[in-house]
Amino acid sequence: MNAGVPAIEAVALTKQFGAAHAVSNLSFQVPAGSITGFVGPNGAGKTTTLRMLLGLVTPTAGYATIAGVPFGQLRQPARVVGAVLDSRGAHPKRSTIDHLRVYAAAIGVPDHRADEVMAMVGLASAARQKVATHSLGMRQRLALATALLGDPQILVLDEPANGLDPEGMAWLREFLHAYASVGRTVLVSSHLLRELEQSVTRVVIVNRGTLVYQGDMEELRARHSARVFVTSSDPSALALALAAQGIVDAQMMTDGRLAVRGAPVPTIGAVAESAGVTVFGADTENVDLEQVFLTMTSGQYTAQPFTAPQPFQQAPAPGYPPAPPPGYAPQAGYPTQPPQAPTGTHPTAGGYPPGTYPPPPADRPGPGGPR
Ligand SMILES: Nc1ncnc2c1ncn2[C@@H]1O[C@H](COP(=O)(O)OP(=O)(O)OP(=O)(O)O)[C@@H](O)[C@H]1O
Repeated sequence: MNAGVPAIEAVALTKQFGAAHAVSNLSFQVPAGSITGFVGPNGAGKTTTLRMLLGLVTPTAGYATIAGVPFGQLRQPARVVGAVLDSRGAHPKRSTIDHLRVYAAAIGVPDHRADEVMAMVGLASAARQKVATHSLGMRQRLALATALLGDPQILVLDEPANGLDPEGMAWLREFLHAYASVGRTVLVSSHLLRELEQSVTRVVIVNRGTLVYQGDMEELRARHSARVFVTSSDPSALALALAAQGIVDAQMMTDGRLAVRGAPVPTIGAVAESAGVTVFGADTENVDLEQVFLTMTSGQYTAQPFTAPQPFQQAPAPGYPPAPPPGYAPQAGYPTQPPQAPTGTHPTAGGYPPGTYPPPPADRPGPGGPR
């Protein structure tokens, strides 16, 4: 790959499925040699984007390059980029090794490469096992092995941790580090930042098909810098000295410590020293990156808190249900109002379109239903 050329680049990528905007004007870069996380909530457009990068979905607008050229122009794509988009693609009646040999032949690599990648992902002991009997974790490993057949420079992995147990996740982390340590590139998606936090050096965060953040993990942590709790000889003097340096977010805690945001420990130490304040201790708060991520991506699916259903007690809506005959005692639980549509900002917010109420459950007969 030419120096300076990003391993992967998306430029104003846009994809509409009918009226649905899956991806909107999304631009980001994956530098060569990085392990970049591609993170967003369910439905944020991650899979659609990865499929556009790999030429499997045609963008409505924009374009993407792999090693500097569109995927379709790669002369030996399997040697440049390996992808795991869906671990369910393997034929259930094939054995592990047969599956890999079929794919090895398809991309023109020798059979022994199938044995190599099988060992690399820890499936050698299951070589003769049929895919149908594989666990979800084994299928993920097999999909990864398939992607590695061409010994690619770039790996694109869509939610590879799905179905892996903690041991499998730790293994995957180590594998990705080893893979990238020789200058190769990984783009790996997840709907949980926490899942990737220890694996990736860089992150692209998307929400509703648009870019929310791209940059180094360290930068993300620094941006949402946690507080430093300072124990000192004179917290008030320290707060004043910090304010004089433009560090104004400092709060006195009930235990006498000063909680300072927006300055690292060495800076606080230097300010304290110049103000003649002795610092006895400084503890940095841990940044909860998952909380940062949730805040950045909030609103895609904002649900109302669950409340137990209430018995129907409201006055009947006009004409619903039809007035019972005189002397008729309504059954407990008989609905007196049309079902209430959900509120919130889920795509169905605003409720079911008129006339499309879901059918009432069998024990809640609606109008015209059994009595
Ligand atoms: N073939 C399609 N036809 C219509 N809509 C689609 C299609 N593929 C995706 N979408 C819609 O595009 C949006 C983005 O979907 P996508 O699968 O790319 O998101 P995602 O971030 O990968 O989500 P998840 O983590 O749940 O897989 C969703 O609203 C989805 O319903």
